Amino acid sequence: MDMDQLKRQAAARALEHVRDGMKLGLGTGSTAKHFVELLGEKVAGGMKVVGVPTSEATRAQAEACRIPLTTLDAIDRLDLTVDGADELDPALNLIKGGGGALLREKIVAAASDRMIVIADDTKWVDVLGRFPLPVEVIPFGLAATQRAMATAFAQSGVSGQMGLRKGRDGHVFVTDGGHWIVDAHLGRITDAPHLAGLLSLIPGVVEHGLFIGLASIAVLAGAQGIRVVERR
Ligand SMILES: O=C(CO)[C@H](O)[C@H](O)COP(=O)(O)O
Repeated sequence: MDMDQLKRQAAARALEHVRDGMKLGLGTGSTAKHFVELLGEKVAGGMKVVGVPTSEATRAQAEACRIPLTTLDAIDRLDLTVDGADELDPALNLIKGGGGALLREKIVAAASDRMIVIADDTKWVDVLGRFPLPVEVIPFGLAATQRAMATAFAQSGVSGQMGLRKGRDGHVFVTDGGHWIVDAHLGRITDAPHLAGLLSLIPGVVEHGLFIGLASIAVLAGAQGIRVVERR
């Protein structure tokens, strides 16, 4: 089974948690894309749900699938968000933002009663940090923000190269919110909650890709089958 089939399997298992009438956060990325597609089939079959997309890409896909959409201004809370991740650890802390949608993803996850992470099992790690940590920043004062980030990394016992993300066209990647992303190659983030707190204090940092205590369940698809992990 190839990676894409594994992602679809994880998405299909997460779909079993969706009930008629739910308000759903719709994630971003190649795994979440399967979930949106499968949800679209349910909606076509008569299921009544409403979704909040976490990116313009997901909005376009959900609209094409005819999934009714709303906004976080129009509703109070979401019942469930289903989203992918770049890495997840045994505490179900995550690195997200490889697709550049981390800001809306975190806003939506934080407004949800539950978040289910769907992934192939290569994303599972003992310690976060092998995947470069995406940090969404304001373009103004980039160098100052990066210096403050380096201090936060040192205070958290990590270090590594930082790179401004570029798009496929070679230009600086711009997020849906009009910001830039700095990818930090840290290797092993031994105290992710501590680093998350420090990064959140930096004025030029809009949001970072450490999702601490937000995921309640992970559905991991691998060659041996599906593994479901619940946060303790
Ligand atoms: O955080 C994300 C986008 O900002 C994605 O969820 C993450 O990058 C995983 O993507 P994929 O399912 O394509 O591996």
